[in-house]
Amino acid sequence: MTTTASVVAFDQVSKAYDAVRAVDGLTLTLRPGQTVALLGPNGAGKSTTLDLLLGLKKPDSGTVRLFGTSPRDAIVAGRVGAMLQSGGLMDEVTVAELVRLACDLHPKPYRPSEVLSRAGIEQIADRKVNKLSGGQAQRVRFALATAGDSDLIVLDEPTTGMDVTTRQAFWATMREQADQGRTVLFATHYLEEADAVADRVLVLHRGRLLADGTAAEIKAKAGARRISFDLADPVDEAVLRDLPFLTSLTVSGRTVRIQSTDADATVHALYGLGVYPRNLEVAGLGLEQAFVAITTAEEAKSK
Ligand SMILES: Nc1ncnc2c1ncn2[C@@H]1O[C@H](COP(=O)(O)OP(=O)(O)OP(=O)(O)O)[C@@H](O)[C@H]1O
Repeated sequence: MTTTASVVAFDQVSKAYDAVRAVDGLTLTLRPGQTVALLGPNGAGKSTTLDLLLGLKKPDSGTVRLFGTSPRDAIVAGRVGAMLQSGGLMDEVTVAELVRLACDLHPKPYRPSEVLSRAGIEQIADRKVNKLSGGQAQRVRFALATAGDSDLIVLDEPTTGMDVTTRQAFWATMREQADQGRTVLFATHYLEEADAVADRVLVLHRGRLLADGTAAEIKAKAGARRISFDLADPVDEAVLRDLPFLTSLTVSGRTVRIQSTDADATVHALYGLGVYPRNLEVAGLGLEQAFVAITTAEEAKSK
């Protein structure tokens, strides 16, 4: 490969639907072996980004390269496996027949029995595809995405409809795929999943990349910590609202929850006011709160 192993390269890619800029000047490189989560609120442009990546949509401007070639050439060469949200499954065939077909079509196929077992769908192999539950259909889509030895696996909200156990098994399999050097890119609304699984997190907002880093870096970027405590005596909420470095405050009964960009200074000021917190806890933001902080700050800026 000429481009030191760039798996995906977006260069200034834009795509609009009439007035809506779904993807807006996106520049991005993915490397082998990375597990990458694509996060963003509804309408952020995640599915459009994946469609552009897979060559299902053409950019209005900019270029998309997979393994140094066009998406189409990379797909024809069997380098990409994809599981899309909308991916319809043929109705009147069995799971086994569908998996066999996917293996037949893949330039570097695995054995169908292997694919069925990896996706955990051997027990439903003889069932008609239109008789599956939502979670079972998701597993079948996953089997189709891993029917052959692809270098890049693209998943659009893969675990929607899966129960907890299935979800864990699914991610264990995905980790194995990444450990073998494959790149896994997935769009998700489950932030705890991204936190647990991804070694790189991309936050998309209105078609632009707002944050790109490890989950820990994204949390640090949000730059806030959570403080919670109980009040021994009632305190006027306005007094708390004036605490320094506060980014949010909720008071329910005697319990106070604060987000602050400098927790030490906020707690210090609290004592300074003569408020003695009980059950004081200071913690970092979870990825979910960091995501909300980053995207709402951006919303506020664009107003
Ligand atoms: N075919 C289309 N025609 C017109 N507008 C579209 C089309 N597809 C997407 N859009 C718009 O482009 C924007 C990005 O949509 P996209 O589906 O890529 O977002 P998303 O991040 O995947 O959203 P979600 O989390 O809701 O799945 C949205 O404003 C959407 O309404």
